[in-house]
Amino acid sequence: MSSPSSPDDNTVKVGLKGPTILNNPRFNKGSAFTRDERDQLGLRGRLPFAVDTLEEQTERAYIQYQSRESDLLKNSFLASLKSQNWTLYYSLLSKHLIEMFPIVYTPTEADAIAEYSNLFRRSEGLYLSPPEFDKMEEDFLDACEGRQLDLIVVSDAEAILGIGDQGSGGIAISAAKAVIYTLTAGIDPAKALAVTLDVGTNNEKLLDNDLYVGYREKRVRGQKYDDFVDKFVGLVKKHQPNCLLHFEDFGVTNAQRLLAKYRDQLPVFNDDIQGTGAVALAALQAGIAVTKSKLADQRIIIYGSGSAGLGIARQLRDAIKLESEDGKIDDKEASSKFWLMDKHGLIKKSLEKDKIRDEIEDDFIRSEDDWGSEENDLLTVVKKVKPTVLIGTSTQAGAFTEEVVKEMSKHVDRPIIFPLSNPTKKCEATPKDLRQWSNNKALISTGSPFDPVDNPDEGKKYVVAECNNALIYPGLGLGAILSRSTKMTDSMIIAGSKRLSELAPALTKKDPNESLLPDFGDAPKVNFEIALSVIKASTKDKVSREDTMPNPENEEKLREWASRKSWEPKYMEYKYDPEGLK
Ligand SMILES: NC(=O)c1ccc[n+]([C@@H]2O[C@H](COP(=O)([O-])OP(=O)(O)OC[C@H]3O[C@@H](n4cnc5c(N)ncnc54)[C@H](O)[C@@H]3O)[C@@H](O)[C@H]2O)c1
Ligand SMILES: O=C(O)C[C@H](O)C(=O)O
Ligand SMILES: [Mn+2]
Repeated sequence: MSSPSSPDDNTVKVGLKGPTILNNPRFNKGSAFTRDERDQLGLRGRLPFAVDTLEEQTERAYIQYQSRESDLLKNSFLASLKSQNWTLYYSLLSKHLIEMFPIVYTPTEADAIAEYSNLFRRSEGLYLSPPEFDKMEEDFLDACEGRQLDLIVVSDAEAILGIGDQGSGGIAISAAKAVIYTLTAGIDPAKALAVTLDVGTNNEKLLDNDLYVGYREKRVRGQKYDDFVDKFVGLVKKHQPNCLLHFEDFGVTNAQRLLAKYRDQLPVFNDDIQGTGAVALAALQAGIAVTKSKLADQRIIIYGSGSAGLGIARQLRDAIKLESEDGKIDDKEASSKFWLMDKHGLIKKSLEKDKIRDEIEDDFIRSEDDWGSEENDLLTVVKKVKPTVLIGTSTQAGAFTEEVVKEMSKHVDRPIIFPLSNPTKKCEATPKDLRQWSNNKALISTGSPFDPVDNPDEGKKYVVAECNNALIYPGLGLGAILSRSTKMTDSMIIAGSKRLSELAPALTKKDPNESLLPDFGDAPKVNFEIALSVIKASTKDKVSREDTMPNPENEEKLREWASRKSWEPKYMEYKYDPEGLK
């Protein structure tokens, strides 16, 4: 819970009483307030007589959760629990991690976001809109409640997962990403803030919905948009200089631009670009270890070259360069291993200029000599390229067809296929189909969770890795937060990705039917390991500012220090003090 008065003391002074403490999810214990606390805090008649333990409350909440029939109703139940009692909420989620991850996060959260205005009951986090530009500082400070924060997650909701522009519903992706930080990286929820930059929406369905709760205008663009974002980032720099600023689900052009603009100014991280690049690299490293090949020997098609696709391409390209120890592989050669595709097909020089986004580096654009005006649909490209790796970040369900997969399988023994688009309904192909069409040879990872697939050849199921950035961003963030890094450097991200791939069951168990990434049930342990590697890289890069941190060379001390910092859902004993925490 909140920081105790002394390290060996379980007590904390609180300055709230009666209904205000019951209505404060950070401090509320509900039926678990002790007799003494009820006396001190004016709660006696406000609570039923029995005093529950957290375990009993967790059990009751689980029974209530199970009685909700659909995933969306379960999601609403948990959102409501979160607004009442954080300790109980996180206790329940930690106890049923695997079961509840897909409910509070991908894929169910996507449905909750699409229905945000219709389901709206209670606000959370910070909503910023252009008409209140002049009051942004006041609103920002109010949301920080006088605390030094560790984490801010911000979205402008232009490209939410694969479901596009969701206007003010964007607050819910920021909040969901923050929940995962707490759940899997022990970030204190009182030190995290979810923000939406509600700059309008171009989603006609939302604009036409009488119940829409957001700023009902078309998206603000150009200088006005830049000024708005700049003012917000300026406030983070000014008032929360130690905080990690996590960008989520911005539209592709803004995502790239804003990352480049701010990444040297403060600890900024773009999850869709950097987190996705890092998790995909980890899964691919495990995949090529199974196929006993090298990264530099791959021919890689990236299908969908937006934030995620480009982020992955860049991360893999940099890893190929690093892999060539003698530095023989330069940018150009490393880029030649990639065929990037987008909604106009293969990205090649002969496409009209407006069909190639500015941020795509020249080296990634295929030349006239190779491609001319040839057809450039996926099947044609697969026929010609004979890829070893096919990655989907296109939001196009079903794009990896039977024909495409069969064609790919003709030329490579173990095709590596990662349909990463979320939520589940946007996935480029299901693992079951991919295995069937490839004669059970494909090595697969997906963006949303899928059950293991029957594997007739081996008498053992094939375990599908969930290649979702949630397996790495909490660890990358935790590493940056604990080391109080001035920025998130490329080496910190690569170190985290490398650590993640070492933990892949396909490698640790030396079994190709095992997953290319650790299970989400192990996400807390895995993200902790990632964080340690990130901290080490941050000291090497000399960006770490935390003086209380032990020398990272002393692994045991570092582990002990880092684990002591972790927030856990447990109740503290309260003493009333008007000057206490509020
Ligand atoms: N697994 C993960 O961790 C993870 C992380 C980030 C994004 N994603 C998923 O990846 C998808 C893309 O996300 P994003 O943030 O990059 O969005 P984005 O809008 O930046 O990119 C999507 C890209 O797909 C392209 N596209 C659209 N139709 C296409 C078609 N028919 N053929 C080829 N390309 C096409 C678009 O032109 C665009 O460049 C989403 O579904 C998202 O959920 C997954
Ligand atoms: O949100 C997710 O599940 C992963 C990713 O950030 C996405 O945008 O799809
Ligand atoms: Mn995202």
